[in-house]
Order: sequence, then structure tokens, then C-alpha cells
Amino acid sequence: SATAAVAATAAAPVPPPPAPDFVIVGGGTAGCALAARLCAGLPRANVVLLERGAPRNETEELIVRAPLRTAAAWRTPTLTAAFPSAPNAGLRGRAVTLLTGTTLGGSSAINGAQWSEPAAGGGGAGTWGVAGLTAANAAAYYARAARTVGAVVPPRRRRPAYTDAWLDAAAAAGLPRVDGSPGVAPPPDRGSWVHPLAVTPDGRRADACAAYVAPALAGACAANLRVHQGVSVTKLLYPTARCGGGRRCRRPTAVAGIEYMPSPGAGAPTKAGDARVLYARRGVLVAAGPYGSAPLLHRSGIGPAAALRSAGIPPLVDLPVGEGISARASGTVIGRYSGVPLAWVNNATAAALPAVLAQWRAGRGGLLATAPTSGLSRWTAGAGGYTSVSFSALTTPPGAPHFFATCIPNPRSVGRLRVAAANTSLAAPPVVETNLLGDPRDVATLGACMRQQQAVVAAFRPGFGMVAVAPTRGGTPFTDDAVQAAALSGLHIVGGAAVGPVLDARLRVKGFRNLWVVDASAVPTMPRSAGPMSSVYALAEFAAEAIVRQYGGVCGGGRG
Ligand SMILES: Cc1cc2nc3c(=O)[nH]c(=O)nc-3n(C[C@H](O)[C@H](O)[C@H](O)COP(=O)(O)OP(=O)(O)OC[C@H]3O[C@@H](n4cnc5c(N)ncnc54)[C@H](O)[C@@H]3O)c2cc1C
Repeated sequence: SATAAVAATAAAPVPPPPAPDFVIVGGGTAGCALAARLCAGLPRANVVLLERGAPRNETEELIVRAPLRTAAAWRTPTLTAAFPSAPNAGLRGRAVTLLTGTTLGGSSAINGAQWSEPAAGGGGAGTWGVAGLTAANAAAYYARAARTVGAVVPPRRRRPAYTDAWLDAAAAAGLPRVDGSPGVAPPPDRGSWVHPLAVTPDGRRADACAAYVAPALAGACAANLRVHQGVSVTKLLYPTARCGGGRRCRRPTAVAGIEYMPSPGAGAPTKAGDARVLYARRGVLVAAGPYGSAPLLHRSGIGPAAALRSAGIPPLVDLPVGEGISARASGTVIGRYSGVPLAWVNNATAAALPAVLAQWRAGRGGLLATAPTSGLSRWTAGAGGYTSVSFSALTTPPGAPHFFATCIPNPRSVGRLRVAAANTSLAAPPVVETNLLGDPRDVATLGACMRQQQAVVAAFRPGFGMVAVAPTRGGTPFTDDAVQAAALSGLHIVGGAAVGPVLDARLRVKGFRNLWVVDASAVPTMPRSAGPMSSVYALAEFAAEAIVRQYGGVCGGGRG
């Protein structure tokens, strides 16, 4: 089966040459999509996908695939990395916790699974300056990805309790109910809807591994795709030594391959002698995500020269890698309800019942198949943005009858990911200056959303017994100070190796003929959708098609 094919992929070292044609660094959202499309489109090419996360055990697999267990994934260190940002001046100097997926499927394996595409003019894939990817044709790549992951609005029986009560309250507060189905016209500027999810009809998360890599390994790519888990890529390798021996470093124009080692944390500590080399005959695609790709370029000498030098890394190519990241802040309005029973998705006891587990394992859905979030609202004050709502235990202990409305505005603030020292351990997280709410207009935008959500809380029908409990009780208004005190990371981040400053119009690192970056880092500004996942998939679909077209003659195939 497809799952067995993935389970059989080894945590073992990559076999010796012949070198693969393409090496993909990072088996996340983009990496899995790229791998599946390249191996199918170029049947005579060998593709190797390297993922730092180790193969999942049965418990981890349940946490990834059962939508209700999403918050458990965030607390599982083998599935996610959680680390502090640098202090944010806009949050009065507070750091926030950042989170990312570290397992095959990447962040798509642990995220909210909400499928949201930018409306026309919303900074989607057609606006990034990628040659051949236009506002007119981008919709086709979003649609291809939506079909592959099977993004659909969950049927009524799979929606969290009280979703309709929330939609009624939102409409009463000025956010009318609209249709958010994929392929339907994008939701108008103001509205609320039940969101499409990357969840299969039998209630399993369709992450990038399940949707792309597993079927590829079980079918078209059984012979030419290898997936190696539990290995971390440490740096890029260049064709010949261009530095040292008193010679000046010459700027390389190609990469030869990568160096990798067993991921830290899994067993014995990683030693320098564990490093291995993998050459790539055609090229390397970096898809290590918003916290992985820029640091890999930095460690390989590609980045701001002065910053690299002061971090002890000899600069080879002076490019603004890590600059210009765009990260979302969030602010949550919390209500407590007393007039109706505890929402059943918030019932931790029921979720752990053997019968509930057996029902989900048998593919009959049930409680575990229900995603914790109810839906999304879109609004326009300031730079506009989205609100994700839930009646569940994403942020508080289970069992509390709470309602959460989390505002995720479109950010104007710009941050950067700083160069880490050359000897920084692989396990050390990058230094991320998220600069949340650094632009004062972002404070105003977030405040406008949170006040609007207070109005939604107040608009629940009286029998619901809903009252706001945070950031202020009841209808007490709150100030911008309170917004800055309450804001956290919205968990969405793009940029750092963006098309324009770092990548050419074909998604290659400027000046390199065979080094691509294809993931959230390549995206120049935050797409105006409720999350970047659909845009990351659309970019990977486009990039794979372009590479298949380029190499079809030499590697066989050529079908996209
Ligand atoms: C908690 C959370 C919730 C979210 N919810 C939503 C949502 O509901 N909807 C939405 O649209 N967006 C959501 N997002 C954002 C979305 O998931 C990301 O934008 C998207 O998945 C990023 O894809 P990527 O391919 O760039 O990176 P990732 O999917 O993160 O993949 C990067 C991969 O590279 C691997 N890697 C990193 N470094 C190395 C290395 N040196 N060697 C080998 N492997 C490496 C990582 O382990 C990882 O698997 C959420 C994000 C988070 C964190």
C-alpha cells in the first residue's frame, strides 16, 4: 500500500553513487510535491528526497493523520520544532514561540489543514515575478494542488459542534455567511464560511506525504524516487575547491551536491565524522522551509557577505538571504459559553475512548476525523486579514467550554532571519527577527479585527450563554496596548530567499544554473489568504512542471 511504501523508506545512509539526477533538501510541503512531480514527469531521472525527521512510529502517525490530534502534534518534539523568536519591539520586547513541522510532509503534516487561496490581487503565486507564472495561469496550479490533496469543505457530520451558531453570530455582527469551497468564486471581502480542509473523506489528514509522495512511491515512481528520513543536510557542495591555499574565493556558478548527516537528537550526538556526501547530476532543489532554507544557504556561504564574515562563514556569494521575511502576528478573543453542553470536539475523554480510536482506524471517521477549527472569516479593516475560529482545545486544557476567534491579519511589518555562527549546532534553531507588529499600522489592523470579534462573541443567541473572557471580560473595550500585550505568532512566515532579491525569475539562486529554492522562503510577501499552504503547493506544482519541461529531453518523459 502507499503507506507501507513510505514506511519502508529508510532512516539509513544514502547508498553510494551513481549520483541521483536531482536532490531535494527537505521533505515538507513543497519538497514532497516537487519529488512526486519530478519523478513521475522524468521517469529516467533518479530523484532523492532528504528529510531530517525520522520515520514515524504508530503513535506519531495517529497524531499526524487524525485531524482532532492537531494540537498534540505541536507538543510532540519528534514531529515539530518549537523555538523562541528574537524579541519583538512591537510586542514591547517580547519573544514569541515559533513552530514548524519536522517530519515527512513538513508543516502540512502538523498544521491547521485549512485550505485558503488568495483572491485575485491578493498577492498569490501569479504576482511573484516568476517567469511563466502569471495572474492568468496561476489558478491552474492552485487547482491542481487542491485536487491532489483533495481539499473539500467537511460534510456537516464532520464539523465541530456549534459551527452554525457561530456562523449566525458572525452574520449578526456584519460578517455574512458565504461559500468558501475551492473552485467557487473566492469569498467576498467580508464574510464567514466553513473552510475547506486538506482532509480525506474518511477523515485523514492529506498532508504532502500522503497526497504526493506515498502514491508516487507506490506507483509511477517506485523505481526512481528514494526518500531518506532522519538525515539533515548541513551544506551545499560546489564543483571544485575555489578557496583556500591563499587563493581568492571565486564565485561558484553551480552546485555539485550536498553534505548531510544523521539528524541530531535521534540517538547518539552527531559528530563531524558522520558527514556524508551526495552528488547531484542535474541539480539541487532546496525546500527546507522558512526556517531551514535560508540557514542552509548561509552555512554554504550564500548570504549577506558582512554578516557571514562576522559569523565566521567565508562568504562566496553576497546576496540578501534571510532579509525581508514576512511573518504573521495573531490575537485571540476568547469567549466562554454556559448555556449549551461542552462542545464534543473539546471532550478529551471521548477522544481517547478505544471505540473512538477503532472507528477512526477502520476508516469510519468519528470524533478523531473532525478538525478542531470550525471555519474562517475574512475582513477588510486596515490591511485586512482572516480569523480562524474553534470551539476546541487548541490553546487551553481540554474540557473548558471556550470559543476562540484568532485574528491573523495581513502583515506590513518586515523582519529578517539572521546568520547563525558557522559552528552553530545543527539542532540549534535559527535567529528569527519576526518583527511582529513592528509597523504601527499592524497594531491598528489587529486591534480592529479583535474588536470585531468581540462583537461576534456578543452576537451569539442569548441561550448560548457566551461571554467574552479575554483579552477583556464582557464588552469592555481594549486598547492598542492590550493588543500588543496579547499578540502571539500567527505561525505563518514567508520570505528569506525570495524571488527578486535572492532568486532569479526561474526560482534559481541568482548566478547559479542548478540551485533552486522552492518553498515558503521563495515567496516575497505574505499571500492574502488565511494561510500560505495553498500558495506553497501552487509554487511547487509550477516549478516541477518547468523543470520537467527543461530536462524532459535528457531525463526522459517531459510530461508535467
Ligand atoms: C502550526 C502551523 C499551522 C499552520 N496552519 C496552516 C493552515 O491551516 N493553512 C495554511 O494555509 N497554512 C498553515 N500554516 C502554514 C503552512 O503550513 C506553511 O506555510 C507551509 O506548510 C510551508 O511549507 P514549506 O514547504 O515551505 O516548509 P515545510 O512544510 O515546513 O517543510 C520544510 C521541511 O524541510 C525539513 N528540513 C528543514 N531543514 C532541513 C535540513 N537541513 N535537512 C533536511 N530536511 C530539512 C523539515 O523537517 C520540513 O519537513 C501553518 C503553519 C504552522 C507551523
